Amino acid sequence: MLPVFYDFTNGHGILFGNGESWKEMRRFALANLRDFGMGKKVIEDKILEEIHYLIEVFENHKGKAFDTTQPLSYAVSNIISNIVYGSRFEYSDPKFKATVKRASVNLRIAGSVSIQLYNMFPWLGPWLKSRKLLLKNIENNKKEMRELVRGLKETLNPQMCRGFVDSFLVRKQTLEESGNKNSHYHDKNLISSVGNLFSAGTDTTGNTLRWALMLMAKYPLIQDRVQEEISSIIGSRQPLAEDRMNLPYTDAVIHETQRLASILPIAIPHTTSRDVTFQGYFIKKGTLVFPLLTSVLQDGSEWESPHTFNPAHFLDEEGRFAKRDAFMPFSAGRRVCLGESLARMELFLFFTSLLQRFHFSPPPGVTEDDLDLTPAVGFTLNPSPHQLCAVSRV
Ligand code: HEM
Repeated sequence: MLPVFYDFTNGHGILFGNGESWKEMRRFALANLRDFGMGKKVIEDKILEEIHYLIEVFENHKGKAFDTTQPLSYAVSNIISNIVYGSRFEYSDPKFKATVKRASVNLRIAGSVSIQLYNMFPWLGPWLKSRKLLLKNIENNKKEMRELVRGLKETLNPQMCRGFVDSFLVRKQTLEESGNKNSHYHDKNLISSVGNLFSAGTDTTGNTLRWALMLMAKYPLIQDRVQEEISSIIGSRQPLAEDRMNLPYTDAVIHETQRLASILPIAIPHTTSRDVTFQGYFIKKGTLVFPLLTSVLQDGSEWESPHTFNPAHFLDEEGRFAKRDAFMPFSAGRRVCLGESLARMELFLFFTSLLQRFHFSPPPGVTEDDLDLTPAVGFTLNPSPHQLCAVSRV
């Protein structure tokens, strides 16, 4: 299936690319993410390093209520930054802050009613202010990316690739030197792929973590159980990826957060690239297909209490972690999320480290019941604006 891409993406890169270009970019990005340690120790160390910066920000609030959105976005954006550029940014860096902000505003606009209408009636384009802002933000973020890529080009050492961009530039150079001037390794695909990795990997992971912390504040008994498990199995040392198998309750809570939050309810719309017959239904080439992930993640015939936060969905009778086939927040098939193993590692390490260190509660004067689980509408379903208190446990 081809992804449906809106005119503001230009159809390049991994996320919204298609055909041979997408295939090559996806293969290359996956190989690189693996080379740079996706799901392995290298990236685990980068995540652990980032957790220290994040904890410092949370501690600076000294238990007073604050919005977790920004620090979580900066932390997860820095993980992508390490993979893509080979370095992280300071949370106070004004260019970094502006880039993260523009990306998050764009995801909100991309899911807005006016852009949905525009996708159906493109002639509305010139009259839509939100589309203008979207395009302006994309252009400004591309400008930032081009500047960073230029810096990496100037200091490129083919023997020592720092990240995805270096590998891409080396491949481009090698192909050009061998006389291949028409490869998929051109600047447009580089910038689109870098942008795709940031937009696909930041808001998704950051907002899942926001949901998780909010759910802990809303359900303090569940939070207590997570913290008891972390205390008894890990104690005060840094949680590691290998601890997951010994923390079935914590793992179940993370899975249940993803199931209930269902942050990409319609995944990414695709169109069929040829006529297909699927489960007896004939689907014509070019038909728009929405893989409705929520219909599976909250299917009444699959889940005991589909609309309730119930970590027991992922536990067997002995309290061991139980996999469920209907758990597919990363979608499935050829276009399955490219960053799944990275995201799973990030969610586990950030969540356990934060829960080990802090107790999360609603701000004074706000009850647990007041914490509203109605999502804010956007390209991803995020928690509605809220604040939490992170009270140090050490
Ligand atoms: C909780 C975190 C995440 C969730 C729930 C999530 C979910 C998804 C979903 C549902 C899709 C669409 C699949 C489809 O088209 O059917 C997708 C695609 C994608 N994701 Fe993720 N994702 C997450 C994190 C990440 C991260 C950290 C990265 C960064 C490496 C990433 C990179 C991508 C890319 C590049 C695609 C497009 C793949 C393609 O079309 O070939 N995602 N993701």
